Amino acid sequence: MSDQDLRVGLIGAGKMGADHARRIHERISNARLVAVGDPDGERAAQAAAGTGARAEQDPFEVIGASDVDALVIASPGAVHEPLLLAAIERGIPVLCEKPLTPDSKSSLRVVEAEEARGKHLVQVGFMRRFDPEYVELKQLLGTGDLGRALLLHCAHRNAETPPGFTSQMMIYDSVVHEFDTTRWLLDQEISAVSVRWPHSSGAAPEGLLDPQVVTIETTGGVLVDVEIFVNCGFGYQVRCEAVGERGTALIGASRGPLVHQSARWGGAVPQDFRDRFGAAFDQEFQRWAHAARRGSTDPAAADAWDGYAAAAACEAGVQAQATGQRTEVELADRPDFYS
Ligand SMILES: NC(=O)c1ccc[n+]([C@@H]2O[C@H](COP(=O)([O-])OP(=O)(O)OC[C@H]3O[C@@H](n4cnc5c(N)ncnc54)[C@H](O)[C@@H]3O)[C@@H](O)[C@H]2O)c1
Ligand SMILES: O[C@H]1[C@H](O)[C@@H](O)[C@H](O)[C@@H](O)[C@H]1O
Repeated sequence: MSDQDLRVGLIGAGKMGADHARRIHERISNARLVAVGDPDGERAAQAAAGTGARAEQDPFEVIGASDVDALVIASPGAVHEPLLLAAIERGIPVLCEKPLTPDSKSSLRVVEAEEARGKHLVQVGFMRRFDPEYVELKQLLGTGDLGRALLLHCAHRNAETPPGFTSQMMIYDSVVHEFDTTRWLLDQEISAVSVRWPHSSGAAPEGLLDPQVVTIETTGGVLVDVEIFVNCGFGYQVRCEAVGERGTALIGASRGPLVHQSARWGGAVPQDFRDRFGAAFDQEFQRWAHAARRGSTDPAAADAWDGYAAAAACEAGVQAQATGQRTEVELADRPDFYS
């Protein structure tokens, strides 16, 4: 710990926030946690315990505190907007967990507030941009060795859903990651979204359309299919196969050692995102801390505009799900500030 450390305030001390509190305390250099804010004071205290940070029940106390240089937001997406606007007004860098906000109008308000402040302060926690396999796939697509990209086949599987998880959330809470990775991998915008589904799995809670198949069209003519299956039972799996004119590349197929034992062979399947993307979260946080110490954001991360574009795609996806129709994505003009 040094006087030069970035002093971080954390908002939201649930599953993700508690994990980020440990991450900052144990693994991120040149950063230290100084305050944790959560209306659930007990959770705030639990996440702060052993880190040297204080616990607050009012998140705005954390944002306004003079000893907080930068902010991590890990509260539910529905409450991100006022927290982001307060941090932008104070002029401190923010790493906001996905989604930026749950709808495009509120995301655009965040974009406009940041542009008006005239400084890049917000980055969105699309951690796949820091996953070594995704980074390699993006580099491979960039070399042109696979030829022009034609298709992406994606599978996004969670072992099970928490109570209250809805069919719409499968789009704006889960497929939001594929909307971001599609834009990032291909450097193209999303033009339209369609959603279909088979009969639901017997393991899905009553009323949940699980699995679903989301088809994404891009402005460059690439077609992306995403299987989103959030009660697959066996674990956490995120795969992506890129098909180009001259070859294919698959990531997320398997991890860890392939074990042969007792007349069987196999390996372990991660059980959740903390396991599968732990290294990506660490990298995302370390790079953010370095940038935030300079009062800035990491150019490798998703910015507020990326958060807005993903929110607009989610909106089209939720509408496509409700109407059964292919739905075009409506995007505002991208300000020069984000080019
Ligand atoms: N990048 C990823 O893979 C990933 C994974 C999981 C969750 N997330 C995101 O992280 C965020 C939190 O998700 P979670 O699973 O930890 O949720 P959670 O429900 O476990 O925790 C949310 C916490 O926020 C607190 N909270 C509620 N209202 C608040 C407010 N106004 N201000 C401050 N705190 C408030 C709650 O009391 C709770 O402790 C969400 O945006 C979610 O989408 C991202
Ligand atoms: O909030 C979580 C998180 O974003 C995970 O990375 C994703 O796999 C889940 O589907 C989603 O519910």
